[in-house]
Amino acid sequence: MKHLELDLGARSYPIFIAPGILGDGALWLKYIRGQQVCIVSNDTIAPLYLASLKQQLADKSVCEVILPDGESHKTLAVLENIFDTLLQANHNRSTTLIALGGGVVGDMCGFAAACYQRGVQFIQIPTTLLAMVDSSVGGKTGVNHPLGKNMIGAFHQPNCVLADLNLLNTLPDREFSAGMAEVIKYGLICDADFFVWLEQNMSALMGRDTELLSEAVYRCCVNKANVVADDEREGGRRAILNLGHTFGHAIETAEGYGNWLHGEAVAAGTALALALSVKMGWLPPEVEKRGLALLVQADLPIAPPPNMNVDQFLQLMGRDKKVLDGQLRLILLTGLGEAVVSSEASVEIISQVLLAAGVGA
Ligand SMILES: NC(=O)c1ccc[n+]([C@@H]2O[C@H](COP(=O)([O-])OP(=O)(O)OC[C@H]3O[C@@H](n4cnc5c(N)ncnc54)[C@H](O)[C@@H]3O)[C@@H](O)[C@H]2O)c1
Ligand SMILES: O=C(O)C(=O)C[C@@H](O)[C@H](O)[C@H](O)COP(=O)(O)O
Ligand SMILES: [Zn+2]
Repeated sequence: MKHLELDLGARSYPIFIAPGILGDGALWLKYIRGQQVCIVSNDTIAPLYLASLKQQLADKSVCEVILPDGESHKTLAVLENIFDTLLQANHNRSTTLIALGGGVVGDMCGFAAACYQRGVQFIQIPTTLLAMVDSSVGGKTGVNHPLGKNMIGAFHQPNCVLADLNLLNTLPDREFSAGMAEVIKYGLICDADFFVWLEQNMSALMGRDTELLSEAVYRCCVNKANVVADDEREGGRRAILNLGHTFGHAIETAEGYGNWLHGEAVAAGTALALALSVKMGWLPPEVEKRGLALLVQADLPIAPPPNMNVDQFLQLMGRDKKVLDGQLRLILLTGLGEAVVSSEASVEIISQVLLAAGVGA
C-alpha cells in the first residue's frame, strides 16, 4: 500500500492508495470520529459500490443521499438534497459525510460538509482516476453556476482520502482518459521527471496496469500535497494547479456542463496554454510538441470546440477566479516542469493563439 500525508498542521490528513482498501475498515474507520455517517454518492456509482462501503459501516448509524449523475447536476439546487437528508435523519455536528464518487460527488459532498451546521467532517473515497489524482485532495469544494464553473464553494479539507484502485475497473474509457489530463498536468507544471516517466509508460497506463497506476496516483498526490501544503487557499503558488483551466472552464461553461468532460476541456485548455507559452517566447516548441503528443496518446482532445468564438472565450475567461482587479492571470510554462502565474499575455496575443487553434473570429 502507498501512503502519504498532506501536511496542514492540525488539519493534516492521510492519503491511502492501494487496490482493495475500501474493504479494509481497520485502516480507515478510525477517521470517522462519531456514530453518525452520511454517504453521498450518485445513481451510477451507488449500485456498484454502496453495499461494500455499508458493510464496513455496520457499527455506525448510516444514512445515504444518492444524487443524479452528471456535471449538469453539480448545482446549489441539487446540494439541497444532502441538507434535507441530514436534517431528516437528525444528524448533528459530530456526523461524518463520505463522498463515494468522482469529482462531482466529491466537490458537492465536501461543500455540503463545509456548510452543514457551519462545518462537519468528511472523507473522500474517489472512484475515478481524476478524483484519485486531483479532486479528492486539497480541499477545494463547491458547485457550478450557469455563468461559471465552481463559482460557489469553500475550502474544506477531508479527514482522509482512500484511493482504492480496484474501483477503476468499472470506469468507462472516456472518463479514464479525462483523468489522464490532470495526471499529465503535474508533469508539465512541477515534475519533469514524472513527465518523462509518463512518456515511457503511457501506453501501459492506458492499458490500466495496476502497479503503474498506483505509482501515477501516488506521484500526482505527492505533487498536489506539496503545492497545497505551501498555499492551502491559493494565495499564490497553488494557482499552478489551474494549468489549462481558464480556457478549459470557458469550454465547459460554453458547451453546456457535461458535454465536454472536465478532463477533456482541461486537455484542450492545456494545448492552448502550451501554444501561448511558446508564442510568448517562454517555452521551447519541442516541449509543446511533447505535451501535445502525451495528451493525444491518452486519447484526449487538443483542439478547442470550433463552434466557440474568441469573444465568447474572452468573456468567460474574464470571470475566472484568478482574475485580480480586472486583470486576467494565466498559468504558463517557462520550461518542462516549470510553471508561472502571469498577467503578461495581452488580449491580442491570447486572441491570436485562439484563432490559430481554430476558434471562430
Ligand atoms: N476539487 C478539486 O480540486 C477538483 C479537481 C479536479 C476536478 N474537479 C471537479 O471534478 C469534476 C470532474 O470529476 P470526474 O472526472 O471524476 O467526473 P464525475 O464525477 O462526473 O465522474 C465521471 C463519470 O464516471 C462515473 N463513475 C465514477 N466512478 C465510476 C466507477 N468507478 N465506475 C463506473 N462509473 C464511474 C460517474 O458516475 C460519472 O458519470 C468536475 O466537476 C471538476 O470541476 C475538482
Ligand atoms: O486544486 C486546485 O487548486 C486545482 O486547481 C485543481 C483543478 O484541477 C480543479 O479543476 C479545481 O477545481 C479548479 O479550481 P478552480 O478554483 O479554478 O475552480
Ligand atoms: Zn481540474
